[in-house]
Amino acid sequence: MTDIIEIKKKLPTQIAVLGGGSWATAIIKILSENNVKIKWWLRRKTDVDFIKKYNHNPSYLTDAPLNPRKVKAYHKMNDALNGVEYIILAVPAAFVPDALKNLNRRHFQDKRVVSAIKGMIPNENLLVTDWIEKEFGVPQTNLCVIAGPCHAEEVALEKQSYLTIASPSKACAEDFASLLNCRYLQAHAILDLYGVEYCAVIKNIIALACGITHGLGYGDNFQAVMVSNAMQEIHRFLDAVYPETKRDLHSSGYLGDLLVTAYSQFSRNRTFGNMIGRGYSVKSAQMEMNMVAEGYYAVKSIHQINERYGVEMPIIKAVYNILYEKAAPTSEIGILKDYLK
Ligand SMILES: NC(=O)C1=CN([C@@H]2O[C@H](COP(=O)(O)OP(=O)(O)OC[C@H]3O[C@@H](n4cnc5c(N)ncnc54)[C@H](O)[C@@H]3O)[C@@H](O)[C@H]2O)C=CC1
Ligand SMILES: O=C(CO)COP(=O)(O)O
Repeated sequence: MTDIIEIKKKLPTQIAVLGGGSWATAIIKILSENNVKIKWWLRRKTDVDFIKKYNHNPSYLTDAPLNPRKVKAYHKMNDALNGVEYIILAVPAAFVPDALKNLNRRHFQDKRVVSAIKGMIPNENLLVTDWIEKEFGVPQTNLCVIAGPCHAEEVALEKQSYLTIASPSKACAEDFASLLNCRYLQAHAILDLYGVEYCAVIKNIIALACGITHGLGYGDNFQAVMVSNAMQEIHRFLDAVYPETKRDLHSSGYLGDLLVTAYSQFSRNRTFGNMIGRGYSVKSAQMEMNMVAEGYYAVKSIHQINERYGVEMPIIKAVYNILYEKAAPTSEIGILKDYLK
């Protein structure tokens, strides 16, 4: 079993949250209700002005009220980063390099960086924490990720939820997890940063596959077999790329994360896949959604990384072929149908 760290402390602190989507909004709701002061950076000035006036996000989780004494919105990232102890990244991975292009090492010095992102930096094919370490020199001991099965929409409704905070530093994971625990949410800390992060990236691709098969008319029986096979696929990939003997893939930070995305009505990736299965082009599916399906970008990165490792990943291959090689969903899933057991 991966070491689970007991959470004891609760620290008053000031945190910057970068990103204006659903997950940023949900995280801000939790932290601000726990008395943490939030400096919130959003890309659009109109959104910043709206939040200052009406104290809720105009575009995502619009019903979640935000306490203006705890949450201040900023349009200039520099201002949002001033004097904070933690920086939480909640911009979809594909847009991270552009969003952070004006920052330098000084902005990250002596700060802990928490990635709430479940995606990979395209082209460089790096996990977000790897990229932050490379670009800004943040030591691994100051890095952690928020993982686990948790949709922003259910946090907004205060439905009982769980999160996994992963960092190679016990103190970093434990301190940040302690800031999240509340009436409707439990966070626990583990040490397997890269394992959790890779799993979170790959499960989005699997959810896309679930959506595609649903859109094609396959039923729950097929999906259950595909998700079981997907877990084996994730296992093989992690063993090849980042082996760790203590990892427990059955725990909620891994299997739970896959299940919620594969089955939930709220899943962006499943919704996107469903449109592809029903015959939408990638462009039209993206235009239809006001949200970002990370799996679309991630499948290219994972496919390219796996060219080095040669792990057997038929589900990833099928999704890659459909989204990037213009392969017909019916024939790709047909090939998969004969493989699965
Ligand atoms: N929504 C959720 O329940 C959860 C989301 N996450 C992760 O959180 C990260 C952020 O996703 P969500 O908050 O769900 O986003 P979302 O799908 O709710 O909203 C899309 C976000 O992308 C931003 N965006 C769109 N086009 C952009 C561009 N060209 N440049 C910069 N930003 C752009 C929008 O401003 C908005 O913040 C993702 O990595 C996602 O996987 C992780 C766990 C749960
Ligand atoms: O990672 C997530 C929930 O854990 C969000 O991604 P989806 O919206 O595709 O499920």
